[in-house]
Amino acid sequence: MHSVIQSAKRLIIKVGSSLVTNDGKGLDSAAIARWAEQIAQLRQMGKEVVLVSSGAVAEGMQRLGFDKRPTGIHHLQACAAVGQMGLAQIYESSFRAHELHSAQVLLTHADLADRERYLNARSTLFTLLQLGVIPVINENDTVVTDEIKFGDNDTLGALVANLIEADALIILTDQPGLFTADPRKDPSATLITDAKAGDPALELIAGGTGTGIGRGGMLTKILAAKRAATSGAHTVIAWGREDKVLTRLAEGETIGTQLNAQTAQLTARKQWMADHLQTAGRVVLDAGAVQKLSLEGKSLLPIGVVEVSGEFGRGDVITCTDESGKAIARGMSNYASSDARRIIRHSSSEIEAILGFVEEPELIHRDNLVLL
Ligand SMILES: Nc1ncnc2c1ncn2[C@@H]1O[C@H](COP(=O)(O)OP(=O)(O)O)[C@@H](O)[C@H]1O
Ligand SMILES: N[C@@H](CCC(=O)OP(=O)(O)O)C(=O)O
Repeated sequence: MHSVIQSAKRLIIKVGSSLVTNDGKGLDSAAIARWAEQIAQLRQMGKEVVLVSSGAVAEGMQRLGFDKRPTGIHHLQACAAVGQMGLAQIYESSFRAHELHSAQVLLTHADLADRERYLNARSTLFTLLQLGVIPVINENDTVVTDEIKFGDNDTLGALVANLIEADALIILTDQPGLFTADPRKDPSATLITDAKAGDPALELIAGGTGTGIGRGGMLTKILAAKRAATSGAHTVIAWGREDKVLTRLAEGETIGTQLNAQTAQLTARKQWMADHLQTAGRVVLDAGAVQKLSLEGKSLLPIGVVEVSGEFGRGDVITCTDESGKAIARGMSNYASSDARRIIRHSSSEIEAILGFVEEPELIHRDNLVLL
């Protein structure tokens, strides 16, 4: 068996609090430098990498002199804000040592549930990747409280994997992988090397966190793998201090626990759109555009649209019909209906002059389009 990471082109790597902060003793700059070096090698192998890093609360606690996790939510938020400065600083200098730029991206689950913010975050991340930058993501703990209580960057990693259609999610933690029981409590527990993502049996063996530093434990990692699999991403859970763990995985070695997605990536996304029966609006396509979509598998450009009906926002799923009214496709619109009405029948190069901004050259990108 080869690691799924070998063929993965776009990867999310999530590192947990206890790893990043050396069990709460302060940022582990040597470990972070090793991951940065390996990520630089992954980029040279042609992979795109997004990092999701926890550790802000743990580092902030250390900096502010709290010896145990404060119970007050606003104290936790204050710790996160202080600690995030340390995280940003250390990632920036570690990646700079390999002539890579890094970017700080703070997100909440609510941002990704909102269609417009979802598309904006997606476009920004794609642009950063195209520019060769390593995005470093954490929760925006200043503006939310639920997430800090449950502290769940495993879920955030999976949401980001869905957001940018990553091929795989690597969760680095303080254990060699998923065991048949919590190895801190049951010394006879053995490592599970591979399983199906979403297998309900896995949820029964995953316990809570074993440390006072991490929050999610194994259960959130199992649920994250299930969620990542809905967009076709495989998950690997491995020990973050394993020698050259990332490059060895990328070379095909199997390390830790591999949780395999059962549905192919594009199929999963298109299935989601095909299941979206309630669409917010419709666009009528001229014969040329119908041909491009149906026979050539191309994106929908504004020039091929003759009419827009209904009210929809950027990111809403809309129906595409031919001039006789027959539905031929469904897809996610890059423009709100009010903007779409202004740019139809125009070439994409005119969008900026008409609207004053350009989201994307396509009204619906082919990856966000499903033929009926
Ligand atoms: N079945 C299991 N296999 C491995 N670890 C488990 C299992 N059940 C619970 N755990 C606990 O989950 C912990 C990892 O979760 P957590 O502390 O939240 O890490 P992180 O900070 O990396 O997210 C392990 O240290 C371990 O004690
Ligand atoms: N935003 C928080 C995330 C906490 C968290 O999810 O921790 P972990 O379970 O170690 O991934 C922080 O940076 O401290």
